[in-house]
Amino acid sequence: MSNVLAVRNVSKQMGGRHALSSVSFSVHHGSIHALLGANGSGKTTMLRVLAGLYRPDAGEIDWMGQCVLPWADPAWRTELALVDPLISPPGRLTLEEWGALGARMYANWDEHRFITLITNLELPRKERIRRLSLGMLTQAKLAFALAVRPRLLLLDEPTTGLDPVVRRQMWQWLLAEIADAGTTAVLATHDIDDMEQLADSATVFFKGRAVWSGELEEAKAQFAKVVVRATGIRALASLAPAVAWQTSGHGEWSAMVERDALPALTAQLREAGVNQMMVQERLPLDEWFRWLMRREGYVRDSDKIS
Ligand SMILES: Nc1ncnc2c1ncn2[C@@H]1O[C@H](COP(=O)(O)OP(=O)(O)OP(=O)(O)O)[C@@H](O)[C@H]1O
Repeated sequence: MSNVLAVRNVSKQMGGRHALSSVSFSVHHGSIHALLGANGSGKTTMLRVLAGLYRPDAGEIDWMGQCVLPWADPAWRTELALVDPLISPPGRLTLEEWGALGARMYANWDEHRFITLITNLELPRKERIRRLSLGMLTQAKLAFALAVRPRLLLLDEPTTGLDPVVRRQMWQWLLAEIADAGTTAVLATHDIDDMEQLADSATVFFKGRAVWSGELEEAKAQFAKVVVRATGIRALASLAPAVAWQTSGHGEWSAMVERDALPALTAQLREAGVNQMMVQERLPLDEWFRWLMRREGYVRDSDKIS
């Protein structure tokens, strides 16, 4: 698969802080790329830079091998759609009027599609946008984004506030769009389950840095987990090449280790007299993400990590 989008060393200060610090990642054509990370780690800023709303302080963005300057290129902006929870159309407009605006702004605007989607969602076409519920507004924004027929779809927590039925329907529409039109999507999300089902690849942000980027299949194999029943594990923890130890509180300890360091860890455990251990070589993505954050030093007291 070829890369269609390449972000190279993009930095952006927001309010005197490094919201993005030399971020690089690339996205395959027609794939869904997830942006993951703790609150305030830079995901929204990255999407807004890609959408041309923010001008980065440094770095480059390539689209199909050509360097683009999204903040300075109105033509680029008509090729993409951004769904951002904090950016909404004027509340005085009706959905129909907003659609008419879309037709003027976007070269590939698909009016039939917009009307079909909002009809299927049972959204009131003649109601002013300010009278829609939060979930209805989110649905309308997604319908609008799909009617743009974008080449690049940028989604910031796009299903927040949607009921489970509509949420599933939205994902089906988005997947169909991506499959039919070859659209590429970049999706910021905290929902690892959604991401596991939808995304092909991901970039993980921490304090404005991209601390991991790659295919999700690689992510699952990045760490291994070793579970042991043992005492004196605190002494072991300082010797073994584990990223961290964690206890369930019932005498069972688990260590997360980078896949390459697994043989060294199991050897050390055997030397220390621990002969019974369970090794899990592929981790579910939620565990992978938690361990990755732990490696970066993002821990909360409730994690109960030694
Ligand atoms: N308009 C702004 N003015 C000042 N600082 C900002 C502004 N927008 C974002 N920031 C800062 O930039 C950093 C990155 O914020 P951003 O919204 O990109 O994070 P995020 O990963 O999307 O977070 P969340 O998961 O909570 O939505 C944070 O430290 C935030 O406080």
